[in-house]
Amino acid sequence: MQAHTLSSTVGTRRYLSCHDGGGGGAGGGGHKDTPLLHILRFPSAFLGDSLSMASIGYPTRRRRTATNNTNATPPPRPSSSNSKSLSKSSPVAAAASSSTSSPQSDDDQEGQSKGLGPRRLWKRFWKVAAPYWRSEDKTQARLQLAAVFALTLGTTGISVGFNFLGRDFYNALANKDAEQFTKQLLYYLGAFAFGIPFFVLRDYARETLSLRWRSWMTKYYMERYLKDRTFYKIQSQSIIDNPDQRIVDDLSSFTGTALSFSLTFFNAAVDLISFSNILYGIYPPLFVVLLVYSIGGTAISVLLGKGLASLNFLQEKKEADFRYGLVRVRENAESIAFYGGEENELHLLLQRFSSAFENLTQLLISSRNLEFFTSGYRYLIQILPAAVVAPMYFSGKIEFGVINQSVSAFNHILGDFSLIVYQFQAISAFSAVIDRLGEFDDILDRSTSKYPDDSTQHIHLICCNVCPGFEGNGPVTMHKFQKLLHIENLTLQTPTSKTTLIKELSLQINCNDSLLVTGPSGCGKTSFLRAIAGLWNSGSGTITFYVHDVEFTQSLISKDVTSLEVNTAISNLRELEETPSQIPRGVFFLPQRPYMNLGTLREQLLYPTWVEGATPDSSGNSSTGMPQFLVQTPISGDGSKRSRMPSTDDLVKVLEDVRLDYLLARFNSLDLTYEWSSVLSLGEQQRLAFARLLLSKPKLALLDESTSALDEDNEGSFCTSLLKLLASTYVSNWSSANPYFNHP
Ligand SMILES: Nc1ncnc2c1ncn2[C@@H]1O[C@H](COP(=O)(O)OP(=O)(O)OP(=O)(O)O)[C@@H](O)[C@H]1O
Repeated sequence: MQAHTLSSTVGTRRYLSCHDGGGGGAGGGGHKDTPLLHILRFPSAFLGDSLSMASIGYPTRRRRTATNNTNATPPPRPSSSNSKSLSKSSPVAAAASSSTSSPQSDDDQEGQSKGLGPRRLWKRFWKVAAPYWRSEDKTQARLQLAAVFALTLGTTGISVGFNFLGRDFYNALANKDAEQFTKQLLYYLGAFAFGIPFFVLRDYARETLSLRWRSWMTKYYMERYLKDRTFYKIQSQSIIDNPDQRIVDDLSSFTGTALSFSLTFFNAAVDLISFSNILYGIYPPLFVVLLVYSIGGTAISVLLGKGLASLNFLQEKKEADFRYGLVRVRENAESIAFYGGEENELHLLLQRFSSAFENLTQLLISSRNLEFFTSGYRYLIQILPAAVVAPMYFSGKIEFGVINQSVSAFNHILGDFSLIVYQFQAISAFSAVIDRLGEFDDILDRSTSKYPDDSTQHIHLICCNVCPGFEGNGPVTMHKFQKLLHIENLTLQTPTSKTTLIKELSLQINCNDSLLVTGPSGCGKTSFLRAIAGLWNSGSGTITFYVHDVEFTQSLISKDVTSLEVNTAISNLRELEETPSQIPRGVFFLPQRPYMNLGTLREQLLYPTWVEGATPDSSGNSSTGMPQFLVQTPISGDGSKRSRMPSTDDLVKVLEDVRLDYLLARFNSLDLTYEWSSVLSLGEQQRLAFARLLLSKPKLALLDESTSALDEDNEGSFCTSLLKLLASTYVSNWSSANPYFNHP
């Protein structure tokens, strides 16, 4: 396919009719070579007299459809078979297909969950648990853990003490020795007063450590989730289900359960050593009975409860799906109300709830069957030790108190040996949590790889920190030559179905250029911007930004310099960053759907260039006792280089510029929080988004039909103000039906 050049000049009206023909050609089959997507370059204003246009390719699938003389259809959503074939090449997709994702069937997930053997489970547990104990908080964490273990040891010692006190207490009771009884009673009460605080403090220390661990992990996971646009990849490719639930619920139960299990196992080991001595000393055959009983019990409970882990895994997912359904109703309340879609929503929600209900019913049945066994197992031990040692008591070999002591020791040791029986439900629920978090962790790790589809074919995105284009030694005016964006041989494909949207496009955008991309719905206009933003990289070619060092460029623009001077000045700054993980500085994207964050009007305006009130407290430890690691650090790492935050006056001025000053009167302040996407009209939200652009003063702005909800007056005024106010460069997408272009 040839590289297209920006050449043919057409008037607006002519351009539209040509374009209409192109749209028809896609479906009609008669205009195979009619471009579907057009790029228009125009010098200083959106409505210039002459426009230059170039085609940038044909969606391959559409062309094939046209040949078949059927209606063009958009590429289908990735089916499960698609994801399977992808898994061979894409680590992220491989992680997805080897595990769970929203579109995957529950059977797939069940199979995957059942296949997780103890070794893999342990590996996943270790991978998820270990980072905190090696983190910057490790000293504090290890000290607290040591304290928890020390307190646990203390409580075991106290339990052994209680065991002996109990023996003497019941001996005094059986011997009807009132004086000894009173003495033992006082000892007992004293031991309670001394011992109980150990138990309470152990639990408190464990909970505090668990909270600290959870806080660290929450930040660790959120940072990775929001880094390198992982959240976007996960969502747009449906890689796993409910990442939010994994961050909120799974992390909380992981840290809490991991700590309590470690302590339970530690406690069991210490208990076992302490009480085995006692029990063996009383009557060795009792010890053998205990061993047979506990090993047999464990084997039977593993057999009865083997399906619980996968049922728990599915339950977590189904509950999260149901909750997500409710959140969507809340978020889209107005659209649903307009459609009158309550019936459908209720049907969908009930479907999700029924699915959770059915799985929970299965879970309850499995638990009930297990419970039949564990209850019997638990009640039998109340009489078993007494039945074994009773003949010794009757023959006078042991005192009555020893029966009580052996029952207590037996209970302790059996509890230690029977951890799996007693904790089977908790262990299976915990293994589901480990599985879900491990899977999430793998995906977060893999998504940091620059080209997750592992192919040599990908679009190179380069951020260049210099202003190239100076030739010769004569005086030059910098801005005339400033190249901002250079696209070379860009071929773009959709990430999953690999449909080609653009073929071998080359173009260059200089300072003060403006570029308009038009085409029918679904032909790839937004995808073109996605490629420029680095969100999609399937295909080939190179996209280079030259706008990174805005301040440096500005300082040179202000004076006439020779290219030699410039080149000398910039030689030290020359720096290429391949595949930047963030939108390069000086570049501003306005997406098709305006996004209002959860904050005040001020925060809406400052978004995303500045973060209101996010200046880290240098000491780290705030008055609320928040640990140092919870203080926000910029993910992009360039927070310190942001330009001065606009003052309130600047914000008021920009609200006037976008004709939203009446919002101040309506809401009385810039600092009140509302659900902005509900209280502002779509056009108002688009104007607010425009205000962000004006405040941020980018060198290059990329707009994706971002004024589609505005009236013509506002739309025209904004386009002009963009050029006047900022003297910037724009790339914009418009659907061919945009009424703005119907005007002569
Ligand atoms: N995540 C995705 N995976 C696969 N294909 C996708 C994905 N997102 C969009 N597509 C497909 O890519 C094609 C181009 O989509 P794009 O959003 O770029 O269209 P557009 O020209 O901007 O349309 P519109 O004018 O309606 O906004 C469409 O056929 C769309 O269905």
